[in-house]
Amino acid sequence: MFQDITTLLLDPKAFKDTIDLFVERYKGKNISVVAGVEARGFIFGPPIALAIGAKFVPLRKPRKLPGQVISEEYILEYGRDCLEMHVGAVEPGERALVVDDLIATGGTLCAAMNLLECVGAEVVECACLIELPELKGRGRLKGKPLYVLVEYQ
Ligand SMILES: O=P(O)(O)OC[C@H]1O[C@H](OP(=O)(O)OP(=O)(O)O)[C@H](O)[C@@H]1O
Ligand SMILES: Nc1ncnc2[nH]cnc12
Repeated sequence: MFQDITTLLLDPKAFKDTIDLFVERYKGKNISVVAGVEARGFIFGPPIALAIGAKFVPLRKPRKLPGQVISEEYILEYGRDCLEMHVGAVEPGERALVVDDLIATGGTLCAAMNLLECVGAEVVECACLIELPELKGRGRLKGKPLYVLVEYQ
């Protein structure tokens, strides 16, 4: 069952309420980086970053970023993929929030956290709209907290 967030985007009030829930949780927490996972983390990450006064750092699929990158491979339900982050986008010691639309097996968020930790950032939390708890992805997040709005059973 594909969990599709595009219908939420058609409803401006629901979309704004969704962003506001994250903003309420993260404002004032001294977060300087919101890292969004391609592709759907690019929809929710930037408005959260703007509202809490953080920079937005895109974590992209391979060969999309023009500058020097670090890369992290991960396993999907079917196959492998890789995320990349620009070198220099995040400084050691920065406090980071990772944003995506959904956690399934947790492989994607784990790779995102590895990129941030590789450059010395502190991952404060991961935030998603939807969790598929049956896939136990939460357990792959290296003990870091995960905040979700909806658990899909
Ligand atoms: O927890 P996981 O098992 O790693 O799966 C979650 C990831 O899967 C989806 O992206 P997808 O890989 O389909 O990429 P896309 O958004 O670019 O289509 C979703 O947006 C998450 O990023
Ligand atoms: N069931 C699902 N729905 C949407 N995106 C996904 N990514 C991994 N599993 C997914």
